[in-house]
This record gives sequence, structure tokens and C-alpha cells, in this order.
Amino acid sequence: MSVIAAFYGGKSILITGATGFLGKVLMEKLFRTSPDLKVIYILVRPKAGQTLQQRVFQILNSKLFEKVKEVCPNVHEKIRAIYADLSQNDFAISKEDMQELLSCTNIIFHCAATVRFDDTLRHAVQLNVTATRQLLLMASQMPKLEAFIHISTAYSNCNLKHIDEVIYPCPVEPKKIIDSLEWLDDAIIEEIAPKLIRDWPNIYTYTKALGEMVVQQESRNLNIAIIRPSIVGATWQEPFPGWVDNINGPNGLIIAAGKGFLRALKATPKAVADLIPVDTVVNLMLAVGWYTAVHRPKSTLVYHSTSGNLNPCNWHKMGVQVLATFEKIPLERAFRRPYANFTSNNFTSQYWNAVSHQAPAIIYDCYLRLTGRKPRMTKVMNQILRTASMLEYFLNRSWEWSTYNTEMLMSELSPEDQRVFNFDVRQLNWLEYIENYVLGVKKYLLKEDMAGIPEAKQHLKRLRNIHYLFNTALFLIVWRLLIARSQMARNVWFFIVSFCYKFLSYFRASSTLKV
Ligand SMILES: CCCCCCCCCCCCCCCCCCCCCCCCCCCC(=O)SCCNC(=O)CCNC(=O)[C@H](O)C(C)(C)COP(=O)(O)OP(=O)(O)OC[C@H]1O[C@@H](n2cnc3c(N)ncnc32)[C@H](O)[C@@H]1OP(=O)(O)O
Ligand SMILES: NC(=O)C1=CN([C@@H]2O[C@H](COP(=O)(O)OP(=O)(O)OC[C@H]3O[C@@H](n4cnc5c(N)ncnc54)[C@H](OP(=O)(O)O)[C@@H]3O)[C@@H](O)[C@H]2O)C=CC1
Repeated sequence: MSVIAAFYGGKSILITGATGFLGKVLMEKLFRTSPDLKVIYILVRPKAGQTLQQRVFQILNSKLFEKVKEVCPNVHEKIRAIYADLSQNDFAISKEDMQELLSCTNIIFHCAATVRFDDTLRHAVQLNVTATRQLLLMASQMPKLEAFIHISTAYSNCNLKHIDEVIYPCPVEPKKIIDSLEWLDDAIIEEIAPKLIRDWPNIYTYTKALGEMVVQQESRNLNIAIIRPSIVGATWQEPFPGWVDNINGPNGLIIAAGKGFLRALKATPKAVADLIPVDTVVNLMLAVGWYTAVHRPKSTLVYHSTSGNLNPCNWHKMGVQVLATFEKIPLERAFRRPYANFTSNNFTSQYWNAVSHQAPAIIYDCYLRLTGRKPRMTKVMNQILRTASMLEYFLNRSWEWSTYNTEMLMSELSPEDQRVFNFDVRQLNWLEYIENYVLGVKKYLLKEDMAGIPEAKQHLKRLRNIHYLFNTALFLIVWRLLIARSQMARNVWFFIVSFCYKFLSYFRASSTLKV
């Protein structure tokens, strides 16, 4: 019997960000391995015209939860969705709900955050810093609380090259920033933001660093741990390989590459691609929850959930495998054939952007205009290039994350727990993982049917023929223009034609002789 699974039995667990990528996989694993848990409270806001109940219904009826329904048929009775908006005072939770949360919660997993790189400083601080402080305040009033697990990011200190499992101080106190945002107006805040974030690449990583500092400062006598995942990718094994449901991080770029929009990336091929499967992160979270509650370490422990130092993969290997998978399993209705290059050189990158991205988009938009349709490709292309440029910082650098605490925890687990809550990334086979990942993007994110693969392959063949035809036509036009204008080009042309003629005459003569 798994000790960790048994630990969560009978527990009341509070999860923020349960409707997000990580939150959903966390809930799934909890229900599957500890079906006898008491209740999972989730803090949810209505979104996109859906009520809380509709959102929960949709999650429970998704493919991700198919196995859970077999193991825990009354799963819907064990989820209690509580109306909450983490950017509001007291999270806008009703008095009765707050009372229940305060008196019953045993474990907290704080996953909610804004993960947008370009959010406003005000909103990112509200969510990634102030909300964390508020939740810690709530936690301090929970008599039954055993552990508070805060999810940060491995990139919260990406201004450093070597990152240890410790909380680093930020140049400006989070409290000072929170206070000043109360009276500064939005225009001034956006003006001072670049000065505040200094050598952090974006508001997201900066506010996640502030969030960690808040955890350290407001920890009181709570049992707290921080988990720092790197780039969270599709599931590796559980509940099935390749599950993914949003376009963050690599996912959007994989789609853009598969559809033939993105054919070059400014990336350093040898830089470490520090991806970590979402189920590995979740297994670590659950193990940390157990360890923090049962062993009560004296200080707040930080755990890195990264792959680079234990089982490194670089962008070259990843890119090649992504393309190899698209050869076997192409995406439907591609714009161009998937083909791409990683370049770390500015000039080459700009050249590829002009030739491989912008020019085809403009040509296609001209074609749409000529056929009476609305041009849209330039807009799509600009959006993709903007996203790629936002991720560039992470594609051109490598970091070293130490993993002493994570390895220590692994050694503390029983063999059964090491199997059920496996977070040993050394066992990951990258080629297999990436293939399943790409397949998952096609099936679960784009909802493409596997029966459409022969047609998708046929479509790629047509695109290849169009490509050859276009290049030949372009060559002939350029050549024709050159011949009309330059004597040298004419001389070269006559030389080639007479050479071919002589070659053909010789070939015909020698074949006649043989007969
Ligand atoms: C030698 C070489 C040989 C071989 C070469 C082979 C080459 C193969 C080439 C390609 C193969 C691809 C291989 C995979 C490479 C993967 C690289 C992945 C890098 C990832 C680095 C991530 C680092 C993360 C570090 C931190 C990790 C974290 O802690 S957390 C979370 C990460 N957060 C995010 O990812 C959020 C990022 N997104 C944003 O901040 C915003 O979306 C934005 C600023 C990028 C855009 O904002 P905007 O308001 O303009 O747009 P939005 O409304 O959000 O969306 C508009 C449309 O854009 C689409 N979109 C959004 N995000 C992406 C995306 N990531 N990729 C693609 N498209 C995206 C979105 O769908 C919208 O579309 P429409 O709805 O149609 O308008
Ligand atoms: N994905 C990644 O690559 C990585 C993620 N992380 C960290 O993991 C955690 C989870 O990330 P991930 O699941 O990918 O992110 P998602 O964007 O998928 O999920 C974010 C969650 O936060 C919730 N949320 C956001 N704003 C509010 C609000 N005002 N009130 C209530 N809930 C809100 C969202 O709810 P709603 O559905 O209503 O929007 C959603 O459930 C984050 O802390 C992130 O920093 C760390 C490293 C990498």
C-alpha cells in the first residue's frame, strides 16, 4: 500500500488554480490514487459564460478524468467548487464558504497564477504576490492545516545562472510594491515596471520571485514548501501519455511548426530544453505535501522539478524529433510543409523571418484578396512571431538547477511510493516522450481525428509540388529578367544550353552505337 496515497485518505484539500493545466492533473491523480479522500475544495471563478458548476462538469467529463470515474464513481460529490476571484479582497468568498474552508482544510496546493509574460504589473502582483499573501493569512487561521504547498517556477530566479533550492531575496520588498500599487495610477505603474523588474526577462518571472519572498516572510509557524517546475509539458505516463490542453509554452510553437507557419526559431541548438512532464510535477507535489505534513521540516524547503541536470535534452534534439513525428503523423490542413531551422544568429534569424514567414504570408494574403476573401495570414504570422520572440529568452540560455531536496525526497519514499508517485526524470526517454507529446497536441489540443492522417499526408504532397512549381517559376522569371538586362547572363545561358546540347548529342550517339 502506498504511504502517500493513504496519507491523503480522509483529508480535505484546498486547491487554487484547479481549472488550469497543472491543477486538473493534480485533482485527477488525487482522486485516482486516494479515492477515499474527504473533499477537494477548489476556488473557481465563472469564465467564458460558464458557471462554476458547468466548469466542474466539463472537467469531470473530459477524457483526462475517464479513469477516475472508474476508481471513484462519486467523484462529483467530492469536489466542492467555491466561488472565488483571487484578484479581489478576501477572494470575494462568501462568509459561510470562508468559515468552512478555515475550519476544515488539511492541505493547501496553491497553483493559481497569471502565467502571461506580458501581463500588467498591477494584475500580476495582485495574483502572484498579493493573493499568495492573502492565502497565507487564511492558512494561518486554519486549525487543521498540515501543509501549504506553493507552486512557483524554476525561472523565478532566471536572472541567475546557477540556482539552488533556496529563496533568493528580491531587490525591492514585496510589501513596498503591494502598498505602492494601491495609490499609483496605471500609467505610472507601467512606466516604472521596467525599472523594477531589472534583469528579469518579464513581469511573470519577476512577480513569481516576489511571491516566493512573500511565502518566506509570511510563513509564521506553518509547514510550507515551494515547488519550482521548469517548462511544464504534456503527461509522460499518467493517466495516459501526451495529454495537454493549452497552448502555453512549447505547445503553441509545436502547433505553429506542425501547421508550417513557424519554419525558423531564434534558438541555441545546444541550449538545454528543460521540459518536465506535468504528471512528474504532480507526483512531486503530492510527495512534498505528504513529507511536509508528516516530517515537518524546520524551514521552508524548495524543490526543483527540472530535467536538465539529471536527464538533459537540448533544443536541437527536441526540434528534430518534433519534425520527425510530423513526418509520420502530420497535422491537418497545413499552410506549408513543416520544416525549420534553429539559429542563434540575429541576421540569419531576421532573414528567415522575412523569407520564410512574412513573404509567404503576404503572398497568401494577396491570393485571398484576389479571390475575394478577407486577408488574415499576415496577422496570424505576426502573432506567432510575437509569441516566439517572447519565448526567445528561454530558448537561448541554459540554467543549472540543483536538485538536492528533490533527490533527498526520492530517497525517503518507499519502493511502492517511488513507483506510484514517480518523479524520477532519469527514467524518461525523450524521443518517446516527444513523439507522444506531438501526438497529444494533435489529438487532445487540436482534436484532430487519426483517420485524417492519409489526407493530411496527401495535402503535404500537394504543398511540396506547389513549392517546387513556385520555385521553378520564380527561377525562370528571375533568369529571364537577368538575360534581358545582362550580356554576361546571356553568355552563361548560351554556354549552358550549348553544353547540354553537346552532352545530349554525345549521349544519343553513344546509345546508337551500342544498338
Ligand atoms: C539545427 C536545428 C535542426 C532542427 C530544427 C528543427 C526546428 C523545429 C522548429 C519548431 C519545433 C518546435 C519545437 C518545440 C520548441 C518549443 C519551444 C518552447 C519554448 C518554451 C519556452 C517557455 C519558457 C517558459 C518559461 C517559464 C515557464 C513558466 O513558468 S509558466 C508558463 C509559461 N507561460 C506561457 O507560456 C505564457 C506565454 N504566453 C503569453 O504570455 C501570451 O500568450 C503572449 C504574450 C505570448 C501573447 O499574448 P497576446 O495577448 O498577444 O495573445 P493571446 O491572446 O495570449 O493569444 C493570441 C493568439 O496567439 C496564440 N498563442 C498564444 N500563446 C501561444 C504560443 N505559446 N504559441 C503559439 N501561439 C500562441 C493564441 O492561440 C491566440 O490565437 P488566436 O486565438 O487564434 O488569436
Ligand atoms: N505551465 C508551465 O509551464 C509552468 C507553470 N508553473 C506554475 O504552475 C502553476 C500553474 O500553472 P498552469 O496550470 O500552467 O497555469 P494555467 O494558466 O493553466 O492555470 C492558472 C490557474 O489559475 C487560475 N486563476 C487565474 N486567475 C485567477 C483569479 N483571478 N481567480 C481565481 N483563479 C484564477 C486560473 O483560473 P481560470 O481557469 O478561471 O482562468 C487557472 O485555474 C502556476 O503557479 C505557474 O506559475 C511553473 C512553471 C511552469
